Amino acid sequence: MNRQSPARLVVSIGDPAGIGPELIARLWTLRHSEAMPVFACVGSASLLQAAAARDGIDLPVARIADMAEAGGAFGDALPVIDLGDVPYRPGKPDAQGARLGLESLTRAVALAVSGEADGLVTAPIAKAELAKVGFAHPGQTEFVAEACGVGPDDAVMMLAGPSLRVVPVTVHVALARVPQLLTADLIHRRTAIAARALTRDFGIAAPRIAIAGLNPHAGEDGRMGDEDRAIIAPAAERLRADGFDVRGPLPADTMFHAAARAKYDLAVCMYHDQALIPLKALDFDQGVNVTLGLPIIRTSPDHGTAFDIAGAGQAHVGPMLAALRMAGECAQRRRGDAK
Ligand SMILES: NC(=O)C1=CN([C@@H]2O[C@H](COP(=O)(O)OP(=O)(O)OC[C@H]3O[C@@H](n4cnc5c(N)ncnc54)[C@H](O)[C@@H]3O)[C@@H](O)[C@H]2O)C=CC1
Ligand SMILES: NCC(=O)COP(=O)(O)O
Repeated sequence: MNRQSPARLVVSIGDPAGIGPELIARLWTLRHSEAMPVFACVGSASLLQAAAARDGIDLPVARIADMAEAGGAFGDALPVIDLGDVPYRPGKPDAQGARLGLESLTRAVALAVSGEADGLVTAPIAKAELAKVGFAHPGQTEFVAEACGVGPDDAVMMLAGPSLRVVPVTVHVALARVPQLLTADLIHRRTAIAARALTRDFGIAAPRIAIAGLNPHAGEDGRMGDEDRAIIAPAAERLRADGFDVRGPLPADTMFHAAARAKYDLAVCMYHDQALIPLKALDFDQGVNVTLGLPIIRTSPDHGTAFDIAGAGQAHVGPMLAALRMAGECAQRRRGDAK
């Protein structure tokens, strides 16, 4: 591969009844006005065209056999690795669409793992719809990790926007299970992986990390729960001993205002909503979900399938554009390192 050429990314179509197809079409129309890497979509060419037409876009597609053809086609048409015709039914998820989403994800991941693509951007899937067609993973993160030969604890979800970066230590689990799942080892492991990835993929030489407590006021010396001092504090201490710039456990309610955010590069949070609520409140229109700790680059928008607005021309392209750009930048940084 020519290391000077722009990054070449593969995009999975997501759930075709969601906003993924219209956003992918819209992204391609922005290729000249917005700085973006070359990308190809794995999905249904006819469905992408139907979604685009609904959005007022006359979308030319170039059916390609492999990623090597993407760069040559991209200027004039959206390069598509075509998985066949599937009807476009916005807002109406069904098994046929879920199977297309799963096949697209599987093929796109394989292209990234083989190195034919420099990075992977996944459009949103609906976990419940995929589960109905046999998808056994909690989310795309774990699926991609397994395809890369990386254990689920070592693939770290980070949500990143212009105002904030957050890592949830526990992710898609019931809130009631969080205290049982939180261990000092898990917090240490995920924080260390995230810190190294911030250096490797984001160019932050010595990331400043804030670790949130679990309980109100970070437990207030055990009066409001013991996990903060019994589990989180020892993890933070070990991280500091390993040389990481770590503070915490901090009371979560006061660590997301502007002055507090200025003091760290990453907030490590104990559960999904502790991390994702501030991120989406601040940066919903530009938020990116990126998987750290993988041999490949993988990003996704922060939002989901948005079945309620699919096909209505209301979906903001910002998060998909940010996900594409971030994947391109991380891929370029890795290629630079590999020289
Ligand atoms: N990257 C991924 O694959 C993700 C997938 N999901 C999945 O998506 C499904 C739906 O999840 P929800 O909680 O309803 O979240 P959602 O993000 O799909 O929708 C929440 C609200 O935000 C709006 N919205 C979302 N994206 C938007 C955009 N680009 N522009 C304008 N408005 C937008 C929707 O219309 C809805 O009102 C679930 O099955 C979930 O598992 C959720 C988050 C990320
Ligand atoms: N809340 C983030 C989300 O649902 C994305 O999960 P994944 O499918 O990227 O693992």
